[in-house]
Formats: sequence, C-alpha cells, structure tokens
Amino acid sequence: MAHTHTKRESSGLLLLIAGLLPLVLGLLFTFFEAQQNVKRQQVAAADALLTQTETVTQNAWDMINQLKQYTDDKCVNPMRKIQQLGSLSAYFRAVGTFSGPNVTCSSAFGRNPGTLSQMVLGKMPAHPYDWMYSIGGTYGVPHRPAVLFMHQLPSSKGVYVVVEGQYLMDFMRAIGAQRGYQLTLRVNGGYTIQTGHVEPDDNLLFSGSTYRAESQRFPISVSVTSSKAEALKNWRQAFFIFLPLAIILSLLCMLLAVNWLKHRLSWRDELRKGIRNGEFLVHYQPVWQVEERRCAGVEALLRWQRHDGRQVRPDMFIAAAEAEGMIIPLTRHLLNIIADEAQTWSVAPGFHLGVNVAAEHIQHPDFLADIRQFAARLREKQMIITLELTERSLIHEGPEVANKLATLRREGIRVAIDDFGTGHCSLSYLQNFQLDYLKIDRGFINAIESLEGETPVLDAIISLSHKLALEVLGEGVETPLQFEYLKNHGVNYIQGYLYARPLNSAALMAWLTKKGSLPPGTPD
Ligand SMILES: Nc1nc2c(ncn2[C@@H]2O[C@H](COP(=O)(O)O[C@H]3[C@@H](O)[C@H](n4cnc5c(=O)[nH]c(N)nc54)O[C@@H]3COP(=O)(O)O)[C@@H](O)[C@H]2O)c(=O)[nH]1
Repeated sequence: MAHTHTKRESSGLLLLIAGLLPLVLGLLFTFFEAQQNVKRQQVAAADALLTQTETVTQNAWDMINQLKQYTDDKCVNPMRKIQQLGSLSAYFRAVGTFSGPNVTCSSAFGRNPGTLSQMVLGKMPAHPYDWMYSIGGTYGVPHRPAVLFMHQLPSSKGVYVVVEGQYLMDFMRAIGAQRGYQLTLRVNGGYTIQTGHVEPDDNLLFSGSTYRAESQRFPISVSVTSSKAEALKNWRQAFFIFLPLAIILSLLCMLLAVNWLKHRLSWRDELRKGIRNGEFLVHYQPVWQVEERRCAGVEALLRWQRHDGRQVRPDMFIAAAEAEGMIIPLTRHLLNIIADEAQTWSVAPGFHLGVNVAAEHIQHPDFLADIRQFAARLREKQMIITLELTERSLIHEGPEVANKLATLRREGIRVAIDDFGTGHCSLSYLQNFQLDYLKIDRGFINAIESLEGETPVLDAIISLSHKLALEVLGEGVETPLQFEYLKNHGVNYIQGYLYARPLNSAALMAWLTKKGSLPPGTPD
C-alpha cells in the first residue's frame, strides 16, 4: 500500500516536473535573452552617440584648420570673417583666436573680450598644441555644457572653437528618450555632459545596467545606463513571445510523461499478470563438456509467451522487470517452474543447472533463503546448481555479495560470471570473489575467423581463466571452426546453437536421450 502511495506521488512529481520544466527553462531563457537585448540596444545607442560626436568633432577640427590663418592677426581685418565662420556654421557657440591667456578675437564677443579662463569659467587646463575638452559652460552661456577645441602654437598664440553642447544633448535625448536611458558624454576626462536620469536599483533580479564605450579616433567616452523598467519591459516582451511555445512544450512534455508512466505501469501490470496466468516458460540450453565428451548440463532461460500467442523477447522483458522492480518475483517464479519441471527429469547426479540471477536479487535480504529453498527442492536429483551473475552484480555491495556467494558455495552451489568482458568489472573482482566458471560472451567468440588466426582479447580471457583456476565456457558457439578453436585453446565447456538451441523441458529430455553424447555439430 505504502509502495503504491509512493509510486503515485512520484508519478505526480514527474508530471509536475514535465509541466513546469519548459516554463522554468523559458523563464530563464527569456531572462537572459532580455538582458542580451537590453545590451544590444545600449550598444546601438552608444554607437550612434559616438558616431554623431565624432562627426561634430571632425567639423570642429576642420573649423580649427580654417581659423589657423588668423592666428597672427590682431583681430582687425579677420573680425568679420571670424564672426561669419562662428555664426554661419552649425554646431558652434563661438570661434576665435587667442594669444597667451587672452582671447584676442571672439565670434560672439568681438575684440579682446577677456581671458580664456573667463571664457571657460574656470582654470584652463594646460595642454600643448591641439586638444579638446568638455566643459560645463562658457562666459556667455554659463549653464549649458560645451566642448572646447584648441590649437595652440609654441608662441602661445592659437585659435579655438567652442562646440554648442545643446546639439549634443538634443541628440542624446533623442536617442535615450524612448527607452528611458541615461546617457553621458565626456571629452578628454572633462565635464560630463548628461541627459536622462535612472533611479538606482534595489532589485537584484531586474536591475539597470551601464554600457560604456570609447571612440577609436578621439578622446571621447560615452555611457548608456538602462533602467530596471527597461529590463523588465524587455523580459516581458520576450516572455510573451515565448509563452505560447512554452505552453505547447509543457503540454508535450506532460503528454510524454503520461505515456511513459502508462507504459511503465503497463509493463509492471503485464509482468504480474503474466506470472499469475502462467505465461512464462523455461527453456533449457544444453552445454557440452569438452573433456568428458558429453552434455554436462543446461542453462535455464526464461521465455514469455503471451496468452495471444505473441512472444516477448527475453532481453526486453528482463530489462523491464529489472527497471520495474519485478525481477525478484519473476526469478522466484522461474525457480519454481524449474523446480517443478526438474522433478520429471531423469539425469545423472552432477548434472549442471545454470540459472541467471539479477544483481538486485543478490542484494536482497531474502536471496540466500530463495536459493536455499530452490536447492532443497532439487536435492533428490543431486544436480549442481550454478548461479550465473553478470559483472554488474559484483560491483555494488561487493563485500556483502562476496559473503553471500561464499556461503552458498560452501553449501554446494557454484558461481559463474556471465557475459564476461561486456561489463565494467575490474579484474580484481575475479580474485576477490570466489567463482567457479567464467562464461565468455559470444561477442568474443564471433571474432574467431580461422584456427590459426589471432583473437587477442579472447585468448587473454581464456588464459586469465586458466591462471585463476576457473573453468571456462564459450557462449554462442555457432560454427565448427569456433568449436575447434575453443577446444584447441583449452575451453572446458561449449554452449551455442551448434550444439543445441534452448529447448522446453520435454524436448530437452528427448534431446538428451538422442543427442546428449554426440559432439556439437553432429547432423540430425
Ligand atoms: N536474469 C535473467 N536473465 C535471463 C533469463 N533468461 C534469459 N535471460 C537473459 O536475457 C538475455 C537474452 O536471452 P535469450 O534471448 O534467452 O538468449 C540466450 C540464448 O538463447 C542465446 N544464445 C545461446 N546460444 C546462442 C547462439 O549460438 N547464437 C546466438 N545468437 N544466441 C545464442 O544467448 C542467450 C544466453 O545468454 P546468457 O544468459 O548470457 O548465457 C540474456 O542476457 C539472458 O541472460 C532469466 O531467467 N533471468
């Protein structure tokens, strides 16, 4: 009951995860996408501002070039020309000439209006030759920023241009207004011209961010700061575009989960029903003993014949039984069938009976009891029971498994390692566990191509088995060549279609009488 309850809970959890996962992934995806989008927009805004400022800057330097011819004049003849240049050109607040600390000619204020420091409302930075600098205001327009361009000769005379900050600020506002950006522009480390305002953030998830960029041509740096609201808006847009897809994905995942659960449940139910209705059969595949030239015993292999006549492949239903926690009931059922059928057999004492045991069963507390009960039912027949384990069985709970196997071995049960070479078993396991047989997987047998040919892995496995004093069995032997090769290399047992296919109990008895002592490959 508790088991069913837990299963129901885990099914519910799976459905919940399947439904929520696409939504959560969608949230994360749109969150990062929105951040990238904000960044892309900031980069575009910063690029636009830099480009525009560079254009204005280039115009200012062109103007400086035009003004250079008036550097040495006393502002008598060029006055009109300078006034024209200053008032007719776009962007400029004033242009003029200077000599030492004094302005000699100004397009805005005429001849000798004052000093350069008075013009820029502060101390003039000491820069030689050509330089540019952003300032907070000028004598005529104290509260509006500007950018000052100076060309100064070694004689301390020179020409200047004051670019009107309003042009730049109008442009900055145009770029930033739509997205609520705060933009800054700074020339040569001077005054920071700023438009827009962004409140500082207190939200960790959605916060504003600042992108900074610099001109490659001039000492101009700009920054674009986005607000939390912009980040949220971008995320909302991305999420609503993604939402329908996320809902479809959620439904799809839930559908897949439901299907998977149904399939899973049906495997478990079907296996239970199969056991109840006696749909499982056991076939026995004979094993040839090379030295004694006779059938040494059989390996029991489970078969599932559905009531509608369909056969389910053992590798499929065994894997499903293992996945669904049904392998132990199924193996107990198998042991019961074998014990029932073996009562009718007439075999010599010492006849081998191999049974496949799953890793989960070995780790179960009832494992010893299950095997002992099985052995007790066969005691009269004096058969040798061999438990066939895969390498996987040895890896988990190693010492506990080793103890259980050692106990059973003391009671006359033998242990074989099955499908050797296909698992991930370290060779040390072969020493640590007390084993009797090593069954070489048929993949290695298939590699045999000629009697003289080299099959290095197979040869190494055979020689390893000999060194460890394990008896060795070749599985899946299908050709006389494979048989000869294995025989020549000291393999003790042969199992495969060359000798016999798996047979039901009655067919096995008939086969033993007729062919039990004929070597593999003898025609019918
Ligand atoms: N835990 C349990 N596992 C079991 C049980 N019964 C079977 N199995 C495992 O299922 C896998 C598939 O088994 P099956 O389809 O029965 O195949 C066996 C033989 O029929 C096949 N075989 C034997 N000789 C040949 C051959 O010459 N050629 C060829 N192509 N196939 C051959 O090999 C399988 C025997 O495998 P093994 O157990 O490794 O000796 C398989 O992994 C079974 O172990 C069960 O009751 N419990």
